[in-house]
Amino acid sequence: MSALIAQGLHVRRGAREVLRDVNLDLPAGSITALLGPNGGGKTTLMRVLAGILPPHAGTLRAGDRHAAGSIAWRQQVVLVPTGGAVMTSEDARAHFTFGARAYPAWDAGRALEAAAALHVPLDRRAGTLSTGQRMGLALACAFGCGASVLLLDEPGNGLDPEHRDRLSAAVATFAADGGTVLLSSHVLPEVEGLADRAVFLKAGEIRLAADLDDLRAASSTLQVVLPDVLPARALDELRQVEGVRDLSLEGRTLYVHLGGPADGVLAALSSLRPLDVQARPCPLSRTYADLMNDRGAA
Ligand SMILES: Nc1ncnc2c1ncn2[C@@H]1O[C@H](COP(=O)(O)OP(=O)(O)OP(=O)(O)O)[C@@H](O)[C@H]1O
Repeated sequence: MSALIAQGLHVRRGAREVLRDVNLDLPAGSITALLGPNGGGKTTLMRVLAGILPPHAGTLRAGDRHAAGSIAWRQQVVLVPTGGAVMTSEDARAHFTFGARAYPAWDAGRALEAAAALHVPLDRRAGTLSTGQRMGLALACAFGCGASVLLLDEPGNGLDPEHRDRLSAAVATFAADGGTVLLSSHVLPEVEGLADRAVFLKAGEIRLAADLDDLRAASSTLQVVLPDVLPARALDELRQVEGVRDLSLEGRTLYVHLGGPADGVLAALSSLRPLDVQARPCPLSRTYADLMNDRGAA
């Protein structure tokens, strides 16, 4: 079931189109990573989904609920911007009191739980908190507000490694309870362990939206230890084998990046009498690099 569907979104900033025909489907209970280079349009997309920035074209639907931008929409689809938006002259308790008034489904227990997990001091004005503590407070409010969809814009920014782990645990629990998360990040290994889907956005266009399991299954890297250093001609021949996306050689170890089944390249390699062949799933960073450099990916 979809928690949020966007169709044909276009956004212009001045003369520039910064989102182009963006279609997005966030399944309920899923964690989707929103990935892409600086300036690719991630924050803009999140602001549109949150109902803060009206698109120039396109539609948004969240279940059978409310017009995008309405108060009811904003109570259900909540954005935590980079750095966290907090009331600098108020402490955490005042934020929670405000949350209880503004959000009909406010869950005080969940907000306090998240604040404790993220080590947010409850009695200090938000303006005096550190970057990470401020982000923790913004996240505690988001987890407490009873929204069905959370849009987290680089939520790990400013958090130390321990707090990043706690944030990941809180996000995973939110999704396991049926909540839906769209999370932008530039830290790919972290996202890889947390998200179940990824959307790659570059220059305002979605280049790929896929389940991470499907991406892992669709591409892999073979690590091949050869008895001798491979001549350049043999390397060129391997490059032509169907399914081979890229090759690199480090001494006698050959790395073959595959975008499909390994059968063809294994057959081609057999004449080289490899000493060892190991297949590893392709890391997300590789798919990211391929897509962002227009080399194509699974
Ligand atoms: N208020 C604005 N006025 C004009 N252009 C803007 C405005 N906000 C964003 N842009 C432009 O829109 C494009 C997308 O910006 P956006 O902030 O959405 O990117 P991003 O993917 O979130 O980047 P980052 O990873 O650096 O946070 C950029 O070229 C940016 O310069």
